[in-house]
Amino acid sequence: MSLNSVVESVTSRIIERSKTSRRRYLTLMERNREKGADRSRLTCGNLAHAVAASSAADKQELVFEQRPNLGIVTTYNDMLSAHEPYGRYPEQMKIFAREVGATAQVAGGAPAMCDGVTQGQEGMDLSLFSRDVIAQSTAVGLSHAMYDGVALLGICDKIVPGLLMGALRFGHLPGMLIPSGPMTSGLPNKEKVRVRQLYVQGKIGKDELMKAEMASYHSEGTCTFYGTANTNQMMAEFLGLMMPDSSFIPVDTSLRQAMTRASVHRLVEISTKGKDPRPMAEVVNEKAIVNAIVGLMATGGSTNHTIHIPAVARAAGIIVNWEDFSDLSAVVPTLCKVYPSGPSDVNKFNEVGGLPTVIAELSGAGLLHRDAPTISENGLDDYARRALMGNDKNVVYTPAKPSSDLEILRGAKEPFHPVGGIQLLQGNLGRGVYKSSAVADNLLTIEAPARVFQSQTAVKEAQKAGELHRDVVVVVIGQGPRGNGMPELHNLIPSLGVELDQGFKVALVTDGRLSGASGKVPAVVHVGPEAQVGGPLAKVRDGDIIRVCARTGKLEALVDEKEWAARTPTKPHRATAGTGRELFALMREVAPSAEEGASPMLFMMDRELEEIGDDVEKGTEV
Ligand SMILES: O=C(O)[C@H](O)[C@@H](O)[C@H](O)[C@H](O)COP(=O)(O)O
Repeated sequence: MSLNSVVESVTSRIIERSKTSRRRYLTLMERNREKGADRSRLTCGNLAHAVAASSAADKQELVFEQRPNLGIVTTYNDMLSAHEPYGRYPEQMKIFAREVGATAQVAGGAPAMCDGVTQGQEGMDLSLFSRDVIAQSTAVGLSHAMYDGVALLGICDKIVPGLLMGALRFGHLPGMLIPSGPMTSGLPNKEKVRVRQLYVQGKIGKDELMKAEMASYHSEGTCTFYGTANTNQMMAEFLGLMMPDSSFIPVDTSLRQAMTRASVHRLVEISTKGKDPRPMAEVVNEKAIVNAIVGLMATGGSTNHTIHIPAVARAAGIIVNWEDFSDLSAVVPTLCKVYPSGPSDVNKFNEVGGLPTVIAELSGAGLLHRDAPTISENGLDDYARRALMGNDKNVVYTPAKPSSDLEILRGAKEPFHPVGGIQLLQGNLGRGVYKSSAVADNLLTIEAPARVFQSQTAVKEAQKAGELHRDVVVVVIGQGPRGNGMPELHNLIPSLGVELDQGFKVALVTDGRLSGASGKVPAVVHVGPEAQVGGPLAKVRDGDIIRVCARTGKLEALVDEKEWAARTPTKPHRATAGTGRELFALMREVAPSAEEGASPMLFMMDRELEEIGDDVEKGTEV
């Protein structure tokens, strides 16, 4: 099957748009390779420091031999269930590396927030910017110039994008993400949400709610819904940066361990001193980025990836925008219904075919660049294979099979929807993204009077007071990157869900984010320009009729044009002090829009690189 013409033309325009920035990026990576972080350039003193704590055998290898040394960047902490298993990984990975004549060191650590823990709390305001902190921490670890390949240990929301953004600035090195797998299914996600709504309605007490929450979140491993963490895994496979079919092998199983071992062995092979070097800068190219967007649309992934993919791409000198997402969404069918888009979780999705089947279907329909480079030997086609445990306890692969359950996963010829799961909505209120895959057909158009809020707490109080017991478009402003750092507002979903279930037409419109776990409530998020910089959302007044229509792609205030033009934007109140939020003032000050990736770090980096221009030598050597 030849490549879909829209996929082809979107890719061409991304290549054209990114010409200068990508060239500069690749030149800089070439400079890194020739003059930058490399063990051969370290002095004896540098080296002695770096190996002082290594075992005697490793010392010999690291100082005198030409064997590959892997740098592990870990985001381990044992409060975050998905990352808890990483505590055991480095020691195991060192053993796996030695098996193939290599060494491994922990290059550094980076913080990992759990958005489940901070949801609805002040700490959530740090969440998006923690991605930049992670990227910078990754760079700090890798700056020690000891490494021939990079193993990135991270899973959850901001962590994978942050690790990639940091590692891509060391893109002369080969790199790989190594996941640790989902927890076993606990209380079904749909049931968890039902119990939460009962609590909001006062029908059950805190004890019963706590019981349900703990039955849902019950062990180590990644949360089982298809939220941001699991969309990260999908993205990493579609980018060709993870071992094929490594995303959803359950945590703490023998197959998971065999996969970690296979990942380390392959990373040694693709390392700069290995037999098949594959620098990250070459793997993450324009085609790989387009593949990741196609994967997002086909699976109905997290809206957070409309921010993360532009940011990761930008770290590799590639510029993508929401027009690209929208055009791809128009030709990529929705193949998956995984919670919050359907009742089943990622474990079930994996059982019925999982990502290998999705990739096989999309490739067969000409919707993926099969020639995009990957860390796996034979490119993207390798990702259309299922990983199994072989007799010798090594991972073996077999071709993906068609889905065994068409309620969860379908083929490209009989999709759930002919278009992708995320839509771009725009109009006189700006533009934002909308997760249509999770919304019932009869709610795709909502026209109702606005109620404007400046905080989640105010929305919840209004709901409690019965003020939202009607058709309403809840507009929450001041939640963008420059406002308060762009928190997720997922905590509003039980309250709004209660009103929706009573038959009211309810929608949410905000310049903030929603969790990848947010489902049935129609929501336009990341609306820009944000209210803090005078964007149109700041002009909405209580009672304005707002039209949110995913069928026509419209986001409008049905207000007389003259009256609209004459309105002064409201300046949102800023709650930015306390819980360390004041430390992030610098980031709020310069943060670019969500569509540009909302990374203050990359924004300032681009500004500086623009000044340096093509003369990388001059900019870094003088
Ligand atoms: O997927 C995401 O985008 C999240 O940030 C995710 O981490 C989620 O918000 C929490 O885990 C809460 O999950 P609940 O749906 O159980 O509240």
